[in-house]
Amino acid sequence: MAGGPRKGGGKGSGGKGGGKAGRGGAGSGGSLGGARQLRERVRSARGRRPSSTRWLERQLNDPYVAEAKARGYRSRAAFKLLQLDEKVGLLKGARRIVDLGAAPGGWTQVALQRLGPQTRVVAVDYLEMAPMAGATVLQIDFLDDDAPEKIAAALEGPADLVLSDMAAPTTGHAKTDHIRVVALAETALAFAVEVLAPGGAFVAKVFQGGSERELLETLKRNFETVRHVKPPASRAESSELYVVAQGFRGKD
Ligand SMILES: C[S@@+](CC[C@H](N)C(=O)[O-])C[C@H]1O[C@@H](n2cnc3c(N)ncnc32)[C@H](O)[C@@H]1O
Repeated sequence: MAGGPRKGGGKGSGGKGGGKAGRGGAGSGGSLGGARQLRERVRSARGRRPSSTRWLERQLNDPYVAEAKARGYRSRAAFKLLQLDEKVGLLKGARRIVDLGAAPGGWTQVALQRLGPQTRVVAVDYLEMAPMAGATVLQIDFLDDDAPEKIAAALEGPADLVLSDMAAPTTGHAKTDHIRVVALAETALAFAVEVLAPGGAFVAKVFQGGSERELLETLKRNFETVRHVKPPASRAESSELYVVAQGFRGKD
């Protein structure tokens, strides 16, 4: 299966803490290889909050976490970009890419792996991100007034692709979280419209079931195609999905 680990194949190691997963196939997403099949139970420990126990259990049982580790990806999020690319063809031919909300770097890794060193990736995050050969890492808050200028300077030309996987820490209040993620996507779009080359593409994380009317209207005005995609690596229980806009019509 392309686009990420396949549930249901191979034997789990059964070891604690994510034993070594086998390598997947040579395809872009690959197969599960040795990711675990036996469900790990995590006992609650003194001092560990129930939410942390649930997180740990989910990590241990997540085939994408195991496969990301096996392939040397910095995050399971890498599979989301691989799957988005497989579904709609985002990366091919892109020479300049902006990766907003890039840390720890899974998407940047995928882009550089796919496209090679002739592609310039500007990776932006307010969190520290370990350096990566071929990427320009900017540790800045994208919402700072001078962020667009700094990113454009690092790009040294029009972008072919602006990616935003930015998400503020969730509050647990769905409506507030939705508003915040849409605000980030809107700011990313305003930036994309300034830096994209005609024909370029834009991807941003949003949450299902909220008011993104304005965002969608702006996207439809500026791009030939706009669609929502939920890659299989995006957790089913999460309302996360991605808005993908292709065929930038160019600045007015
Ligand atoms: C889901 S993670 C991104 C994972 C990444 N795509 C990967 O493949 O490893 C979301 C990131 O958005 C970043 N972020 C959120 N708001 C931001 C902002 N205003 N400026 C810069 N980064 C931001 C967070 O720090 C976080 O690292």
